Amino acid sequence: MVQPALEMRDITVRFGGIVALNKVNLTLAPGGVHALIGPNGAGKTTLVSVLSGERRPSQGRVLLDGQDISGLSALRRARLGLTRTYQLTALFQNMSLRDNLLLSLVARDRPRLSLADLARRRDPGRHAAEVDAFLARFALEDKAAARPAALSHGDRRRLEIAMALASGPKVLLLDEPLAGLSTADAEALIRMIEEGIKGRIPILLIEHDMDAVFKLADEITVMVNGNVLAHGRPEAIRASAEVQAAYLSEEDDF
Ligand SMILES: Nc1ncnc2c1ncn2[C@@H]1O[C@H](COP(=O)(O)OP(=O)(O)OP(=O)(O)O)[C@@H](O)[C@H]1O
Repeated sequence: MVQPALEMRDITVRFGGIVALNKVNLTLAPGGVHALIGPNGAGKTTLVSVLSGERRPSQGRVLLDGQDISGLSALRRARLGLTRTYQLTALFQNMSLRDNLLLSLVARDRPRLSLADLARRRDPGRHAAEVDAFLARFALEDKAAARPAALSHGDRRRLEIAMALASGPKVLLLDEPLAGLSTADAEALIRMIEEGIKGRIPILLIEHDMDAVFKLADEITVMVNGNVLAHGRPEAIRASAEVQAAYLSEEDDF
């Protein structure tokens, strides 16, 4: 069997009397897109926080490339390449897009440096071609000299994902990447994920936009009230009477 890129085994999280995650198992195949869906309160955000290391589970283990990372901090996990996009919204507001991207590339090459050291050590010449390629791939070429504050919502989201990718992740956790985007921006981002990331870097996708989920996912896990209700290929999930009954009736656009 191929070793999973990321694995959670028997994860349980309790908040007082609430069981937010109940012995949840989830596996991310190398290069695949695994979508996690479920109604409000299902436990999706809690699950992502457990993976990223921001929340300690009451029970269970997390493995990255077969290595048990359950005891590691969020920072250590990020350095190992477990990348949650919103962490990278720590964009440098006084730097251009080009310099922000450059920092991600330096961080990839020197994962142990502090942010201040990264900023000092950036060498525009060395990574120029790579920065240009990222700018082009995410349709940000004409904004290269702009500061993050000048960007539209869609541009900003694409920059965050470009920076996550530039940092050389082993696994990407995309937590509602399409939230708040216009239809055109969402379609553009779906295309970029499909063409630029899918198949190369494993993605855990949490997303309410079901069109995007069915377009991008290789496998889907459906959660309800902290439990995994179903897991399988998109066609099987769409056809499942159990999923229809428990979840789909709540989501008009499924
Ligand atoms: N810090 C907390 N303290 C107490 N209960 C919490 C906390 N965080 C989450 N919960 C509870 O845990 C359960 C799972 O919440 P979670 O936010 O993970 O769900 P979700 O699937 O991400 O929902 P949404 O789609 O609304 O973001 C819910 O019952 C929620 O009320």
